[in-house]
Amino acid sequence: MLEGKIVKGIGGFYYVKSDGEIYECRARGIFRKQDIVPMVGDDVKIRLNKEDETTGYVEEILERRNELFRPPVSNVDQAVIVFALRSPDPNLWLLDKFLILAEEQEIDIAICFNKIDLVSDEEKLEYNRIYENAGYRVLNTSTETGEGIECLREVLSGKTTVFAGPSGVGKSTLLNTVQPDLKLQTGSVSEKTSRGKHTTRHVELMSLELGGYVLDTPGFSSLELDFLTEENLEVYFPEIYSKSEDCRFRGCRHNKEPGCAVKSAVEQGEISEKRYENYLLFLKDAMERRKY
Ligand SMILES: Nc1nc2c(ncn2[C@@H]2O[C@H](COP(=O)(O)OP(=O)(O)OP(=O)(O)O)[C@@H](O)[C@H]2O)c(=O)[nH]1
Ligand SMILES: [Zn+2]
Repeated sequence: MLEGKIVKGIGGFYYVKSDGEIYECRARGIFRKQDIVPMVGDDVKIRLNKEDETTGYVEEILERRNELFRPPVSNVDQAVIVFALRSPDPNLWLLDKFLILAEEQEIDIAICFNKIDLVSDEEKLEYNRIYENAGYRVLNTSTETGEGIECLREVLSGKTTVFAGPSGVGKSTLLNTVQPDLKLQTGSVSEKTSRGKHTTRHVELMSLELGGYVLDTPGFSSLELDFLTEENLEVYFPEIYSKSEDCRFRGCRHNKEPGCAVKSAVEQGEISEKRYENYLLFLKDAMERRKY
């Protein structure tokens, strides 16, 4: 039997990559009986058909390290969350939402600020400071100047990565720069949709020459935040969570309570005001949801 990885699944067929070759496989009926559905990202053992050795059967699914639901993919190592520093301007509330969704999946996270060629160094450092202080690894890239591309390669190398971020921030351009033969379509949203790019979106892992895989998907953007509650919200903000042990009250929401260590950290400039403002917005949402 061959060992490989499911890189794509369409209509009951699983495309398994093994040693650089792709095999079109069906799943053994036994999986259905056990209520197991093979998924993209699964490491599997396959048996090839004698009459056609480009096809086969998935015989065994190796134990999954994790499972993401949206996008549906297993054995993910990390999320790289891409935001542009200009064009479009970064919406930090949306970035914090992506971070919450990635934190929820319990995978490593790196933030990639792209299009740094369009802003001053001061502005770039300002954004870096906010997110480095929050405990995140930050990369700065430009596909125009090539800055940071080597760092991005290192981050992606050997890992299975969900490459997420809003439309137009340069995800496809970055991946094409990392590996030109991917030939992903780039350009404005309207250009792409008129060429039908988004009409048949399925989950597919792209293999990198440097080793590793990248998931071609807009990421977690469609996911709702309905798992957030007043109580658990702080866990999704690493810098707020680590300060919260010093709050006077257990169960402090870091909102109007006296003796709140988070609020004093914001006043001292230890926690970014922007992050704290967004925390309060998500807190308000969670409280609203509770009412219904
Ligand atoms: N100035 C500058 N422009 C960039 C950079 N990276 C990408 N762009 C441009 O930004 C536009 C959008 O890039 P895409 O790679 O298509 O963006 P995307 O994130 O893949 O967008 P979707 O596929 O819609 O999610 C293109 O016109 C790119 O040429 C950069 O580093 N600097
Ligand atoms: Zn507090």
